[in-house]
Amino acid sequence: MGKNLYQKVWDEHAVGTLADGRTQLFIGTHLIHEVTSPQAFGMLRDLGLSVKYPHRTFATVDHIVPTDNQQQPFADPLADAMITELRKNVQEFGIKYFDLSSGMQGIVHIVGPEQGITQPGSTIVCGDSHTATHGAFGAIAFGIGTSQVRDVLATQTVAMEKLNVRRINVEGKLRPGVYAKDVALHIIRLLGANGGIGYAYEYGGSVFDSFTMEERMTVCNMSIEGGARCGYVNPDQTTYDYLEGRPYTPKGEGWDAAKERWASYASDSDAEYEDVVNIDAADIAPTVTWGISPDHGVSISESIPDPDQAKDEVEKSVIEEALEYMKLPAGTPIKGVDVDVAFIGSCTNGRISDFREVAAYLKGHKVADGVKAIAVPGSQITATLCEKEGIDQIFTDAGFEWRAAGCSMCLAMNPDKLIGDQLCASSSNRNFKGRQGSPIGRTVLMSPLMVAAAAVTGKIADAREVFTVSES
Ligand SMILES: CC(C)[C@H](C(=O)O)[C@@H](O)C(=O)O
Ligand code: SF4
Repeated sequence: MGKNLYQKVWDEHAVGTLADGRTQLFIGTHLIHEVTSPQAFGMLRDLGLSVKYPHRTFATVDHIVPTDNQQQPFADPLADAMITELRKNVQEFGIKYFDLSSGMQGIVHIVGPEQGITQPGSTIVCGDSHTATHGAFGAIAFGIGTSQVRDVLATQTVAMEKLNVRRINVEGKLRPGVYAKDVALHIIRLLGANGGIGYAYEYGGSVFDSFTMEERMTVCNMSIEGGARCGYVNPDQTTYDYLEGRPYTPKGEGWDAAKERWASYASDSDAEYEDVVNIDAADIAPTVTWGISPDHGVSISESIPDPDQAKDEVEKSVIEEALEYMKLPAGTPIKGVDVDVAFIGSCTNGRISDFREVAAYLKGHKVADGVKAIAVPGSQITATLCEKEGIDQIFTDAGFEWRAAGCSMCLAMNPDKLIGDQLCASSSNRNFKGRQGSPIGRTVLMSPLMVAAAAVTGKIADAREVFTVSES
């Protein structure tokens, strides 16, 4: 019987069994950011310990950076203290840091792949739940808590329980106007926000085979929204083509050897899975959320659920609570709901391909009166590429604010926040209550092109109708 990638990578990195039965897993790459690392470094110091393998740790700053005025000191003294603390820690422990002045700063899950730090067959952790993004490269990548960040800094290992693996096949061809984000939202709607608990998701099938790395990252990114601790795609030629020539990937003879080794991690054709789910690509529509959990999704042509049509009392109260918060009328079409803010960015959809795709359609359109639209590249490299290609100009001509790289309004740990009960069409990954900075702010998740359609019409709209979306 063959093994799947998760089993292979796990077996190779398991270095011990702890008294409580958990596995001590060796961590190939540790990514850190300013939010979850300061206390970990503090604990390390308190224990008189040092960083075991500083060259396996990489830092960037993303959550708290303002995306307009980045002059220090930042207006928010807490944010300023956090970036100062990160700088102090990386300096003291000799850790590579992509600072604001590096030209390579950005959201940690965008920086790792861009630099070629994210590689197949490795174990990657970060004190951040969206670490699953890196699984797109065929790595076991998962988020950890601050005390585990301390453990990894001190020992380069973490205590873990082995997950089951669910293979999710998406077969066929996506319809025009249907994007990786829709695939992610569709999977989560189908399996539930808790459906993946205890699982690693292995994504495959013809849709993933033909996806770019950036599309694979979008889906892997949202594994956690489906309850899965990690998600991955097996490495293939697309993976190697993306990684070739990046700063941290092997060069020359080392490159060929690396490719051969990476390929060996891909799941065997006779690998077994604890569960298999098959999805027909043709069933996936442009999807948007209507509620306060990422599995509250409907296709753009559907209506907001009606609690009176719920299948049981539990579902009824879930719908009632969500609609009360979202201030949306039950049973009416989601299309046409008024939008106040449009946000394109985040580690889900803040990559170069996202901005290129939107720019291709946005030209000649204008953001609707009364809508605040912001475009936030996920990294400085993304921003520079967009600026070279004139993409920033297309966005600003349309009436978007073009910002500097960071997490921005995805989580609003920076000045980019919703005000009051503003409703935001957002390309990010979470629509929890208060997620975007206002305790009563409302988030509707969708693909970047759908956000652009919402921006130009001032309503939740079908991008295929707003723009002429053709077969890609
Ligand atoms: C701040 C950080 C710990 C958090 C996470 O773990 O994901 C954030 O990135 C988020 O998206 O909610
Ligand atoms: S962009 Fe959003 S989801 Fe991604 S790391 Fe930042 S806050 Fe978390």
